[in-house]
Amino acid sequence: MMTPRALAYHVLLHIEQKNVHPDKLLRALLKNHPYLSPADRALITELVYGTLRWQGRLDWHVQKLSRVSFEKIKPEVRVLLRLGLYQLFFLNRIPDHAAVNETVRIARATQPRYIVSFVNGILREAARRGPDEWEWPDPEREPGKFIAVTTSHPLWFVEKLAKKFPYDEIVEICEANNRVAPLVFRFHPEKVSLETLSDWFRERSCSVEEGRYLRNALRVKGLREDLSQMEPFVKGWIQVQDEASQLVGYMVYPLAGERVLDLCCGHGVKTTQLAFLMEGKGEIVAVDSAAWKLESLEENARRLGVSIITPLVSDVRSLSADEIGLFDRVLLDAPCTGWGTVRRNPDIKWKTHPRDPWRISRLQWDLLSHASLFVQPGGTLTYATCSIFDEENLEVAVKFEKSFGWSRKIWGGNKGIRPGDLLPEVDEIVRDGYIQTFPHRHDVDGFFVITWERPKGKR
Ligand SMILES: C[S@@+](CC[C@H](N)C(=O)[O-])C[C@H]1O[C@@H](n2cnc3c(N)ncnc32)[C@H](O)[C@@H]1O
Repeated sequence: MMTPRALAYHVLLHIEQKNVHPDKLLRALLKNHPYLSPADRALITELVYGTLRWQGRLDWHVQKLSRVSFEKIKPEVRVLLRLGLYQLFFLNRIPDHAAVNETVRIARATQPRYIVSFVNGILREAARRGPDEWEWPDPEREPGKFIAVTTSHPLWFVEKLAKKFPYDEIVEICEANNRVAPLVFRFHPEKVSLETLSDWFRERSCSVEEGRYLRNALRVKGLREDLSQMEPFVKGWIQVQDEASQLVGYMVYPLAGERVLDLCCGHGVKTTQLAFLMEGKGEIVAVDSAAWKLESLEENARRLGVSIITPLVSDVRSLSADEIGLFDRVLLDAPCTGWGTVRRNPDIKWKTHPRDPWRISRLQWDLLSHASLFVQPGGTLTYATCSIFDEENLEVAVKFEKSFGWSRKIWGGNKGIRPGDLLPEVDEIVRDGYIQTFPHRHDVDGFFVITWERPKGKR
């Protein structure tokens, strides 16, 4: 039977070698090892996410300790060193000798002897050194590198931010990216009250906070059990959805009885939210190119008791209005770099190429201009990303406005009135007719959302 540390090692190695999503991998692993205790499950999750979060800084330590150049250290060994160093530097409850010995034990089981002694040597030296014995980049001479290394971010990201934000705010952005985000739920007040739900989580030793911007959001910390087996989830009272993501639904703000097109619907987190806003009346066509995601959308819809969704597997660009008709509301929740969700997906830091925001903006533009074909005259089109980069957000939006001339509408254009489910604080994140959130300013994921109305009688 593998130890939690050995299991974490295998997950991290898989992520290092292949482009796989940590959450998906962890879920599969925990499902395949039902004997693991809740404490072991929590430790594996912490080791995987913590090591990914601090990877850049841990690699800096390796570079300072290794006589072999970092590029020449093979992936298996890099992962072992990161795992050991993460426990040494970030997990106070694990004694140094345990962090070193347990990592060396994995090395012994998987690597030749000379590697075992290399790993052993580096970890022992790291454990021996005091905090003042490390040499960091000089903050005066190389401020970007200093932030990148100490906050564990790629240098290109810090340099990109420097074109737009002052030094102190760059530090805040990077520090916020390293904080563990709360688990946020959308709950359905017709099924469960805020009080009942809060008590339910408190009874399981979780800390609970109300939404910052939404009445129907609950922020939970400290949940150690598998959510998918729990009563509020199984009974369809809740859906995991960050508050910023929920705001997308309110920017679409469909009414009961309308025809809605959800493009790039994925697992249907927003699709089912739209169905609730429509009080279960009307029609939603939900499109994604990944068939397996639509299967999970259907499962989700069943769990939540939603029956107005028609899933459609297709590339958005090959759909035609002759085939699916026109809609009152069209949402394009575009594929993006995901840099607004780094708190939850720290692997994004290391798998994004500096040119990716620009590359993906070309796809976003193609999808957005195609999405416009499905909007009824007088209907609305909403464009959303979970990125914080202008290339993917305002630049795509402004290009659309220059080409199409449609005007911006807040909250789906329903007379511009703030929907009742939104708290007044939400006004602070509405700017120039669109919404942009940042983890360091709003403590929600970073999202960009904009809605336009198609003029009546004109394309
Ligand atoms: C940001 S995610 C969507 C998240 C989803 N709306 C939700 O709320 O859970 C983007 C989605 O776009 C899909 N996608 C990417 N390119 C596509 C294309 N050309 N046509 C259709 N779907 C696409 C991906 O499979 C992915 O599910």
